[in-house]
Amino acid sequence: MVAPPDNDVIWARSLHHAHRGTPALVGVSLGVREGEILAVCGARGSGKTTLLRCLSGQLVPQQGEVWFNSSPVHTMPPLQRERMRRDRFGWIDPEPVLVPELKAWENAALPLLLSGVPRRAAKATALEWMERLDIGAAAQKRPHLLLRAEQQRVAVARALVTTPSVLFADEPTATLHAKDAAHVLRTVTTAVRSHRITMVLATHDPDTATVADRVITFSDGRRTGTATVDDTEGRAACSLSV
Ligand SMILES: Nc1ncnc2c1ncn2[C@@H]1O[C@H](COP(=O)(O)OP(=O)(O)OP(=O)(O)O)[C@@H](O)[C@H]1O
Repeated sequence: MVAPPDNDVIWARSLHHAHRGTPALVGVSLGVREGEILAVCGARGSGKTTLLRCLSGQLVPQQGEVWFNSSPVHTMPPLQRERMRRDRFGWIDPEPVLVPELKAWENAALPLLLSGVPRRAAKATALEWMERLDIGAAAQKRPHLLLRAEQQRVAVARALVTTPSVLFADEPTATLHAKDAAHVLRTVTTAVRSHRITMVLATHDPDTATVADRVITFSDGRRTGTATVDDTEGRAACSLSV
């Protein structure tokens, strides 16, 4: 095993993974630098979710290495991997999956409550994140009273409430209308940049990818390119792959 470069928070080498014979990752290598927003852009089914699940320790790749800082994730015992995920990573799904019986702030505070943070402190932290994400006014409501975009912002607050080192966002705005999607994306990226949180963003949408510092493109489980997003380069690179 070769240790990863020092300035990469996440580093993956030669990842291969297939789902019941369907190849999802074919020899993928990449590094994610501390504090950057990296977009993984590709068409539906190109392997983005599988990649994020491998990088975040949810799935152990069938071949290859994943490192978080100087720890090898691919060889970590399951309990240690779970702890790392809980303490250091945040995750946003395409659909907001909230606990219907809990108020919005309790949903946002859930990772803190589950790790034993006292209720009052967990509530204060959750409310701070909800304010940052423009969802503070909904704190006392239950999920069914919230619009889809509001529910997604509660899910974002839940992913950020532990101030993770790395936030993984899998198509976080794919199910929202364009205006709501832009708002959610803006609040997430502002929050991660102001807290120096590293973000890996999977998207099929070239416009969404332009919030990133760097875009890597994917097709049929393979990396097809990289671009720095300082103009329309990233959008163009992403368009080529979708
Ligand atoms: N649990 C599974 N069982 C079988 N095949 C799967 C499974 N998960 C993913 N696949 C297949 O693996 C390939 C990559 O899927 P993956 O979800 O990683 O891609 P994606 O780019 O995230 O797509 P999407 O945007 O639709 O989620 C696809 O061909 C998909 O059909």
